[in-house]
Amino acid sequence: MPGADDCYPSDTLLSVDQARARLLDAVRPVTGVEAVALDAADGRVLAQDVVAAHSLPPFAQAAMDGYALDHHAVVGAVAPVRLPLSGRVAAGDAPVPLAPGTAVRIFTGAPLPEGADTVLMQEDAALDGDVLLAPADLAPGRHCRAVGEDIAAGVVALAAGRRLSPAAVALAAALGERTLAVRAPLTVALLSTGNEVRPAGAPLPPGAIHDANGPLLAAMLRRLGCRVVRAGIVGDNRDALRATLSGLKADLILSSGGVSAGEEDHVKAVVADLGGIDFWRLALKPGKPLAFGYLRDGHIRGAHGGATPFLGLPGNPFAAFVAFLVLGRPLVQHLAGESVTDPPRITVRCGFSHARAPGKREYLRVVLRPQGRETVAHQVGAGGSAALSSLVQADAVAEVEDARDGLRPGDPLTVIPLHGLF
Ligand SMILES: Nc1nc2c(c(=O)[nH]1)N[C@H]1C(S)=C(S)[C@@H](COP(=O)(O)OP(=O)(O)OC[C@H]3O[C@@H](n4cnc5c(N)ncnc54)[C@H](O)[C@@H]3O)O[C@H]1N2
Ligand code: MOO
Repeated sequence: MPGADDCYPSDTLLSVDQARARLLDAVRPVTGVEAVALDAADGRVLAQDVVAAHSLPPFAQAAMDGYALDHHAVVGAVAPVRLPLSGRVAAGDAPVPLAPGTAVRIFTGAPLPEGADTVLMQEDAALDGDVLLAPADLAPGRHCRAVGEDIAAGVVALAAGRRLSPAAVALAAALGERTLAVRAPLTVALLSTGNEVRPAGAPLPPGAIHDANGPLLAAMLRRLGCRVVRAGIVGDNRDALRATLSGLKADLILSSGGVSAGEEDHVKAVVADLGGIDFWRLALKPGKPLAFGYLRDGHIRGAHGGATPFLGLPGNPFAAFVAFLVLGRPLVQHLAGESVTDPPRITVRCGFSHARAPGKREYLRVVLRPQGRETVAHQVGAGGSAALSSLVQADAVAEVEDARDGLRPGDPLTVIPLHGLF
């Protein structure tokens, strides 16, 4: 990262896609690897591939309670075939091979005896004493699970870089893993800037506001598995900013506020001084005044040639949210050793008008409502990027592509659902 351009011509706005590519190119995973028990693995990032030590299922088994038989015994028959019952196999048993011309009672999960390949579900079975009357039209393999039909031995069942879900933990367990190699959490130092910003609960003198961005960003970082170090609130003062920034030890430093062009916006200048600015300002609305750079010295945790990445988000809470969504999230994922994933997007109908000029990627807060067979997005609340209540209300953010002009009701609209994301 050191050595990158310290600045970008002020009249050139990077697109979100360019900025994202540049930022991912500038950093590499920094976190170490540790082993955790399966019960502690949910939500962690897998550091090594999990290769299936055996197949799943490991043996051919019945998928229903019923009777196991060899379908060859009924192939071509025109009437039910009489198959005497020669045994009983429950889950956990080790069966003997099937005697030719017979069937066995079997239960779900029990191994199929050698020679049996089909299960007749008990609801469909007719018995004459100890003799099964097997229908002539039995499909071979019916109600059986084949060896390896879920996972074949030797394949990569879970790839390094994926964030483990309850289902992924279950798959690792089924494959016999006891512990998993996962990435250590990313440590992110977080600060809010602004003379007007006060911590939660503090009295508000005239002109002051409570810090909303600190809790917002801390919560989003924690959802990405980060360890958050709160570096507090720093006033619009270069010396104070310099003192705070140069005392931080983290894998990433994230700030909000103070990155636009005013005389009270010092973040960019101090970061340029302590390291460098790679890019500043994006073709993004809201979120244009965003700075990405690095800090040198004193922050070395094996990161980028002695530099710690720095992301300065805008002060308006919705702008900070959007900037974190489009750049902070992939940056955190990449640094933490996680494969960078795009949040799921869906296409819905636009239910509102929105005037705009092409050139910037824009995000709007929307609620999603069913209408007939379609889902329609309606814009919520005040559109201003300082407003928080409309972000709370929103089910999704609409993503308006850079080149698009205004939106009209009925237009197709791409949205990113927020549920489960942030
Ligand atoms: N002349 C210009 N003025 C502004 C520009 C511009 O390009 N030229 N950009 C505007 C845009 S867009 C945004 S966004 C803001 C962002 O500026 P900063 O990142 O420097 O943020 P601040 O000025 O410090 O604060 C903006 C706004 O957000 C409030 N804020 C700040 N921190 C917090 C916090 N932790 N919790 C809640 N709210 C916070 C702050 O009080 C301001 O109201 O600049 C525009 N101006
Ligand atoms: O883009 Mo600012 O980021 O409008 O709020």
